Amino acid sequence: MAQLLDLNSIRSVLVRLEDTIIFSLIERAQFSCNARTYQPCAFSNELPGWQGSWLDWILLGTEEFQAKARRYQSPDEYPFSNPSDLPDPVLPPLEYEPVLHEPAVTNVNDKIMQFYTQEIVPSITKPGDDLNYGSTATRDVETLQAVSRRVHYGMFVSESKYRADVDTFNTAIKANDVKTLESLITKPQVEAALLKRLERKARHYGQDESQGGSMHDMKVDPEVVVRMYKDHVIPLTKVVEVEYLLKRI
Ligand SMILES: C=C(O[C@@H]1C=C(C(=O)O)C=C[C@H]1O)C(=O)O
Repeated sequence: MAQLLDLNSIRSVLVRLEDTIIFSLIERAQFSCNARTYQPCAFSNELPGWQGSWLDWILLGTEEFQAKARRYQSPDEYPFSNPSDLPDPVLPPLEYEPVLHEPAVTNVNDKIMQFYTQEIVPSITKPGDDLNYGSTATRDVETLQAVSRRVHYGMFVSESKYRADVDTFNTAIKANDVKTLESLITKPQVEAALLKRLERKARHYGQDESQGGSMHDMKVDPEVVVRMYKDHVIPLTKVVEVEYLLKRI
């Protein structure tokens, strides 16, 4: 249990997810913006009666299948689709001691979907429509699920910090003192080091050393990746940490 909630071990998962997220953004950037993918009812001919977007439909199908494989019984996985629309697993539940305080668990995937489709996709893709709706949505699902894991891992960070200083956190929680909770969970040095590392990784990935330069279509703008974390991923992770703490006792 100690290993499970060791803050350094938890942070190493966040570092590893940086690579997953950068590479999934590079894959998505291979296709045009394909804005139709995100527009409700834009595929009403192909999907009669479906009120959501093409992406919503692909997400539901993907998550239905993954739910059968027990994905959403894992405390680090949260669906974008309505959980009541997902089937029960075909596998028996895994017996393990719960790590998170279940009543404090929160799902912010609606906010992730919003910033990803409205800001990130337009900033990493060529404008226009290349008709590659299947590939586009498949890459979107991969990216959204990686970002979701990253943001919701904030609950493990929060639980680890809580257990390390129960009295201090309980005082702030009982007073509903959000400002103090935000200050207690915020580690500016960790954030600064992360953004520097992220810029370095995004600048390096997609490089082809043998050709002496970068393969431009293999890259995403490092500034976009840094800004995504600075403006969305980190702030939303901290929202998850604080929301979790407010319901921890
Ligand atoms: C995730 C943590 O909590 C906060 C959020 C961070 C992030 O989202 O990258 C980094 C540091 C903290 O401000 C942590 O302490 O590692």
